[in-house]
Amino acid sequence: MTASVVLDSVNKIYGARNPRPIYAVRDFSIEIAPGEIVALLGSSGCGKTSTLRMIAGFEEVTKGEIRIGDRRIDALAPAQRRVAMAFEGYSLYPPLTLRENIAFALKAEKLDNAETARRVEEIARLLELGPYLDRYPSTVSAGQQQRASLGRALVRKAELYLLDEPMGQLEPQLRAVLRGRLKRYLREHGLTAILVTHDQTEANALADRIAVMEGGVLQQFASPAELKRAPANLFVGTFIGEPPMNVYRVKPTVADGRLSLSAAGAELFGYAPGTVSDAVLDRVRGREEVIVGVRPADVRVGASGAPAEVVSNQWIGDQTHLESTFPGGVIVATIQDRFRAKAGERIHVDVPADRLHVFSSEGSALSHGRELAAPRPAERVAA
Ligand SMILES: Nc1ncnc2c1ncn2[C@@H]1O[C@H](COP(=O)(O)OP(=O)(O)OP(=O)(O)O)[C@@H](O)[C@H]1O
Repeated sequence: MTASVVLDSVNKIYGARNPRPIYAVRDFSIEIAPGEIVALLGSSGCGKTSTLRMIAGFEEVTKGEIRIGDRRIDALAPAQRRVAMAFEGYSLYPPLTLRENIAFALKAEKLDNAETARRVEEIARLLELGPYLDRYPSTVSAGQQQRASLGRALVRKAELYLLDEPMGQLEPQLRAVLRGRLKRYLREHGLTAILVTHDQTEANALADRIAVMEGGVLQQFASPAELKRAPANLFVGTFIGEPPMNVYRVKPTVADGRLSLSAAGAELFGYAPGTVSDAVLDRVRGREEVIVGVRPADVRVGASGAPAEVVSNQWIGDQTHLESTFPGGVIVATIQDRFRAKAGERIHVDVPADRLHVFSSEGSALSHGRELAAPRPAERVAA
């Protein structure tokens, strides 16, 4: 029932023979394990829908290979691929009720009426569609149509489920509930699924691994936690996480084991000898410039660190969003408690060494968080 999926150097060029072809997907390669839930995440136009449509068979693969289990599928007709897809644009049959639309997807399985009815009811319960099953698509809301489209995909038996922005039209509360149920359903049935979304909350909540895309190119394929802990490059670092990572171009100076990160002659962050590992000092030593990334939750506001001035301070019900200026420019901090400081007030900001992300001046990752901190004495001995 479940299958692995391989995309091997998949490319999509629209209008390859036109004077200005559009390179939508470039050498995209991933391997998905049976039963794994993967999200394709990226901003509008990054190529995620083209990728999904190539897997479904609605777009031709310009170059590359797609395999489900041990079958190569990229040259097969959509119906032969054993793939079920829920469309962002719903594509329900207008003359059929939602119940008939969902049941229609089961036609090929040649089930008896009772089993068809049972499967439709099960999916309708999962997606809270019960009360609308006997209505026509034109008489229900966009969110209800979207859920019916999702139901039509999930009710089928397939080797792979493709979900294109499956919850885009739902209100936040229902979205959160259905996300949980959808994940449980996919898990319980051991289904392999690829989901397209531009919403990182959705990707984080549903996916085992996320493929972050930009400009048709895969930037990183990793678990939600790994994307946060060790972004492969500056794009992933700033794209993942809310509010976004603070970013500064700095000059690193290493003197007597002390690391100083400065901009325009002023020190933004300084680390005493022994607080940064030798490996990291070696990686930054001698570079004219590196880029440091600091997540807002990792900024410490207190008595030590760089001098800063509060620009705005907002309590958003469960945390404080504090925006300040300091020698690096603007720094945004999130603080779990209520932090009382008015605009114009002077504070200090600091970032522990084990929270800093360092990228080369071209944006590739040099080191992250924990590896920045020096090993503790016991670990040194063990090493
Ligand atoms: N049928 C098409 N013909 C020509 N260009 C296309 C076609 N479909 C998509 N494109 C282009 O290919 C690129 C990738 O589009 P795609 O729809 O795959 O991105 P996306 O990440 O899914 O965006 P969105 O979230 O807005 O749907 C874009 O530049 C888009 O304009």
